[in-house]
Amino acid sequence: MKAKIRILDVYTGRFTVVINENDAKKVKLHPEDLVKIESGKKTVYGDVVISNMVEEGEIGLSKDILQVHSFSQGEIVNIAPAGTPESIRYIKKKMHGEKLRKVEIESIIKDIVDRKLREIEISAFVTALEINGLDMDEIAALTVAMAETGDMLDIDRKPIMDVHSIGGVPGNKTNILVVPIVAAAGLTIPKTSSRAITSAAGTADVVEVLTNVSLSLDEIKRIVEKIGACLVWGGALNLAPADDITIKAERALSIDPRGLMLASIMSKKYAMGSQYILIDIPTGKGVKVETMEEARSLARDFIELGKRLGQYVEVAITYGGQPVGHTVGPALEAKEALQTLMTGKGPGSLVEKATGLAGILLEMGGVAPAGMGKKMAKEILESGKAYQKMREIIEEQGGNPDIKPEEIPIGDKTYTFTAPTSGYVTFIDNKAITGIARAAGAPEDKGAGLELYVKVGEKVKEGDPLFTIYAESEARLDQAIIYARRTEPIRIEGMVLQRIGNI
Ligand SMILES: O=P(O)(O)OC[C@H]1O[C@H](OP(=O)(O)O)[C@H](O)[C@@H]1O
Ligand SMILES: Nc1ccnc(=O)[nH]1
Repeated sequence: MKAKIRILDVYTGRFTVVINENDAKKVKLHPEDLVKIESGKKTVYGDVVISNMVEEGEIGLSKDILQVHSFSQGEIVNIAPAGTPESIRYIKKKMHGEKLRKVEIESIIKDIVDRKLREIEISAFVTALEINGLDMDEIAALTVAMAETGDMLDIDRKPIMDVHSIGGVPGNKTNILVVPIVAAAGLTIPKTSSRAITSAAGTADVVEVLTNVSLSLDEIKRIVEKIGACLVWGGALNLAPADDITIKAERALSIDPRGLMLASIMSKKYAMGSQYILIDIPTGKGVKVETMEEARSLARDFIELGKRLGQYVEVAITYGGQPVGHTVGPALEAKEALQTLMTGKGPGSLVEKATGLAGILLEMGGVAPAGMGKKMAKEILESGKAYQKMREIIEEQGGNPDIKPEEIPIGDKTYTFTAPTSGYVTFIDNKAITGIARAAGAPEDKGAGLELYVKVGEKVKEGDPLFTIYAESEARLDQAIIYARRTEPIRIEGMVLQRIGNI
């Protein structure tokens, strides 16, 4: 059926196509069906919404489509039911625990990128991967398919370094320090980050408080060739486009299937042309990887996957048993990262992890002798060179390089929890900390989150402040307080753990 395009002033997070009720009956289309829009040689797929807000002979397009495809107001196109994508059969194969062939994985990824799969099918695919996993052949095929369905960046300034955390630990603002330290040493590090998947703030969410993270590949190339670094959101680019789509499903379920995580990370590194990659695997109770054995196995898979892609990978297994630094939530973490860069000093966990990872990269990049990288990284941080490089990154990406930590707005609705008894902090529950910050509104509300005043091993007296929750609304603050009361985010114990009497 021919139809005239009407661009709707609405974003739905999907490629939404609004069809008039009578037209829908004519072409046998129903709500949530997949519809095919043909314009010349271009074919675009969308999800059907039926409404008489559009006239017969008209179709309404959400602006999401215009972010990827160019359609003009009043353009005449052909619409028809798209039918069931072939890849659904392959998703069901994985649901039944079968191995997928390379061409089947390519079909799934292409249909995801072409928006032929709806959220329900994508969630089914992600869930199937969580339950039945992928072997190395499947992971390699998935990684290449994810990268090659998007754009690739060609940076002349070599060698190209990269760093990426598998995430999972609250407050992991580490790479916001690592990138400027490594770039200040003269190396090239075009860092892409995702938004939060299981945490309360992804690195892209945090950096967005300081500067623009949604840039084009051409802008990124210009910036990286000029200053040697960037800190951008992978989802804003047509860089492994299936990644941000599947991450939305992961975020909703707060899962990160092992095979998909490997492919998600390495597809972006492959697309950026990164040659020397350091992977951070936070390990400990309450994060994605809880044992050293699991961490070593995952490390081997990252290194093997890198070999198959022609990339040199090293892995740092890092302490993930409690939050990194003292803050959780986009604005609070940005404040802490900027403060640490400006002064060269900050929370021990943050400085130690950042200089440790940066030190490895300096050695991988050949600018620090073996074993001297961390010392060199500390010098770069303490000298202010890392802060100067961060100013360049902020300015080149469109932010204000003079931004001060105290100028960063944080939630003005606060509540502080205090120690119910004297003793020692024996455990901080990562999942509870993340849950509280998310209940407070993070990462969508940039100013939401929490600030920790204690870490494991510290002595507290009854009534001492333990943490403060920040929110941008009373309603969100109340939710976070309730969540905090239902969980035990910070455990305090004396030396007498339990008295056993004549029971
Ligand atoms: O913690 P969760 O949300 O599961 O994982 C997502 C985070 O981990 C990675 O961190 P980085 O960009 O390497 O610093 C991603 O980019 C993202 O910021
Ligand atoms: N699954 C992922 C975890 C961390 N970072 C990513 O980019 N993707």
